[in-house]
Amino acid sequence: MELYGTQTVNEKGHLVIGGVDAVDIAHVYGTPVVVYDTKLFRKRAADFRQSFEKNGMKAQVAYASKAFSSIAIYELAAEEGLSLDVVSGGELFTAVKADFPRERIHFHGNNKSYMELNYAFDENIGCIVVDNFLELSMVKEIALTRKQNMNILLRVTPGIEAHTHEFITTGQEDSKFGFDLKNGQADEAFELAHDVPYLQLLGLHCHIGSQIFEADAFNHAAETLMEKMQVWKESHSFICTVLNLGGGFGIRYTEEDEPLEPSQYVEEMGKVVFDLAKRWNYPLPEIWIEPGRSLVGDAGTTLYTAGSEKEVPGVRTYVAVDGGMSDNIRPALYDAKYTAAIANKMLSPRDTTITIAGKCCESGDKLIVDAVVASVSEGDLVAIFCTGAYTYSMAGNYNRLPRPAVIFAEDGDHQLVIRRETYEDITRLDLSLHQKVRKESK
Ligand SMILES: Cc1ncc(COP(=O)(O)O)c(C=O)c1O
Ligand SMILES: N[C@@H](CCCC[NH3+])C(=O)O
Repeated sequence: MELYGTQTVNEKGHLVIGGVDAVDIAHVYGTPVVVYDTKLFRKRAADFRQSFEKNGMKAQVAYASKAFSSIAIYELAAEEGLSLDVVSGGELFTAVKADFPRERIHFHGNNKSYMELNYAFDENIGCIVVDNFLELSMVKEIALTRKQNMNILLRVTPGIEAHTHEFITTGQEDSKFGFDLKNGQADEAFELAHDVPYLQLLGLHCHIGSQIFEADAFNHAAETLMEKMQVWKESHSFICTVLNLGGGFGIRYTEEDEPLEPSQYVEEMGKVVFDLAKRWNYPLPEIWIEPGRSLVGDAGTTLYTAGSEKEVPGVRTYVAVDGGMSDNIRPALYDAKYTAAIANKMLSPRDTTITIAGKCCESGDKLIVDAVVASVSEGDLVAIFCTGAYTYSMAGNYNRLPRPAVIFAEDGDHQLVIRRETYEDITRLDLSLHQKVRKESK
């Protein structure tokens, strides 16, 4: 079976992450707990950055923090020289709490509110990625009223169908995101945006989807956007200085997944941009990318404790763990596949097939169907790998289950970065009918 990043197995037959025994982690923090191998995060960040540097290309690698947003991961991203993609006032607030360098924050979202946009101006962030006409008019008004400069990119949908799960493609024409590149919307947005006092239109953005394996899809996107940039150069002598090609670089959840190295995606798309710029005598734009999953996905492992077991004779054996769809909605939502191991029995033969179920009141709450693992008993530690992206950040309180704790492990040290939710936390917004509450003024 595949281990990820710094993971090893020690002489006790325990899984070790970041130099820390998973069994010790469970003793100290309880379960479920999400453990990040921060060295793997650092390595991925460096791989992305260096792939550009080595080819002499100016770039920004922005961590798409919807994959996992917390103060500590933002601090780590800043340390590793990354920029930051936020998609809401809440993520921006988290970035401010982490004191993330404002000039490296990029603000996304298909329905940013007036309040959120003002917040971005208050913090004087690096760039707003404008998604639609309403937002463009709001950004203009705010910039003019405040007499404050703001960099913007226009997000476009290039009409590219990436081969991934239907729910996580975003670059196709039938999408809620961005200005359509082919039906004139992008041109109209350009006319409205390229010559506005206080607004600096840096260039274009697209994001074609997530968990993509083929470099061709990114190359095609780069080419399509460069063509549009060339059209505006000819028609308006306008030069885009930034080309943002989004995220979406796939990772290996199971052996069926065959991603490329981050550097391969980046080098190929960089070459497309470089060659076209040369052919058209176009000043080489800075390339920005926004990896999320490929920075944190396989760096995260969730540890659960095995509980009840139910055999359905001739069909399957269910083993329930102390979390489930409340901390990882992806199997239920996307039919996402994961692999698992019994973290305290890593040297035992993997001779048992079980379905790992959660504890939520929902038949579909299965984390892995037919996982092949070592023989498992109540109290064993179940590790599910590659849970670093879109799990904690999509977690909820269904059945009022508390969200897990999150820790970072590196070089034998471990640190709590999000404490486990308590029942008090879960009820903190509830009001009793017997409480005297002042009515909100109209
Ligand atoms: C605009 C944008 N950028 C970046 C990402 C990050 O994608 P991924 O986590 O697949 O790299 C997303 C999510 O798919 C996105 O919507
Ligand atoms: N949340 C999705 C991907 C969507 C990414 C955001 N645009 C996932 O878990 O795979």
